[in-house]
Amino acid sequence: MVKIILHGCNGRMGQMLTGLLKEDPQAEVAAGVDGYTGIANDYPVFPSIDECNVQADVVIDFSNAKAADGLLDYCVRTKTPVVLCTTGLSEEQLAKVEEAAKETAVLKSANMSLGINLLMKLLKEAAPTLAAAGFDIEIVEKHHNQKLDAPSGTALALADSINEASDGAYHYVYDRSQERKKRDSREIGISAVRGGTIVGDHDVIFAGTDEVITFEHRAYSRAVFGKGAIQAAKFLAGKPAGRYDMSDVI
Ligand SMILES: NC(=O)C1=CN([C@@H]2O[C@H](COP(=O)(O)OP(=O)(O)OC[C@H]3O[C@@H](n4cnc5c(N)ncnc54)[C@H](OP(=O)(O)O)[C@@H]3O)[C@@H](O)[C@H]2O)C=CC1
Ligand SMILES: O=C(O)C1=N[C@H](C(=O)O)C[C@H](O)C1
Repeated sequence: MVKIILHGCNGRMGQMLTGLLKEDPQAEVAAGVDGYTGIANDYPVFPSIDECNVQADVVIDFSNAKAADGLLDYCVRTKTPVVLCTTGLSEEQLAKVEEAAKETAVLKSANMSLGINLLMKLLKEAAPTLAAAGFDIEIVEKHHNQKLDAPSGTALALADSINEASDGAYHYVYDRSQERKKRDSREIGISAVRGGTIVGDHDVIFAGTDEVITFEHRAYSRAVFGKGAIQAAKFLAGKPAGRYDMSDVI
């Protein structure tokens, strides 16, 4: 039985995982951590990771970027593997993730769904051919009105996949409101829409002369992220220190 600490257990994703893990015969929640205590869970909940005195095989984190430093310190100190799903980390925090991975197993992924992780592979194959044929690349993401970070971590990861396959040729443009010039061919435009309860939509648009190819991904339920995170946690439990991602799992 894989024992899991849910970091951010009372949020939207934390509660999705709580439900999924109740039905899972191979994994269980050993403890939760969340500042919000208004939910009665059937596991102990601590207000911060430093106050958590329960040992586990792995932490799954869907919380807040502000919580990342404390969580990484805890995982390094206790040598607990961690599945990091929170988005919006700063450059300094991303560097800290790399440092932490020297001491414990860290799997970081902006999107735990099978569809987005497969799309990243497809983009690596398609983008160089389409770019050579002069197609412009734009990414549009849409999320619910409670989301804190923009653009989404997934939109950035999709852009990074294209860029990696193109020897880093692209730069990212998030706002054209001040521009008085045409787009250049080496930019990836990234636009964010926020509204209602949209779970997570991502469109990668390749716009060429007289033809457009759009890769679309629609998440209709947070279950797709939750299932991926549990699969990742089972994979990561007991793994040596190092940096892992969803391509190691799927
Ligand atoms: N990788 C992926 O596949 C996915 C990633 N995400 C990312 O996961 C994160 C959480 O998303 P979501 O569940 O929708 O957000 P929510 O705001 O619904 O939940 C986050 C929870 O974390 C709690 N929290 C805040 N600070 C801490 C802390 N220091 N320690 C422990 N818990 C804390 C919040 O409590 P309080 O309300 O009191 O602040 C809240 O209950 C976001 O960054 C989101 O982008 C989301 C979906 C999929
Ligand atoms: O905040 C969310 O909800 C989501 N965040 C992730 C992101 O920023 O990419 C993944 C998913 O799209 C949902």
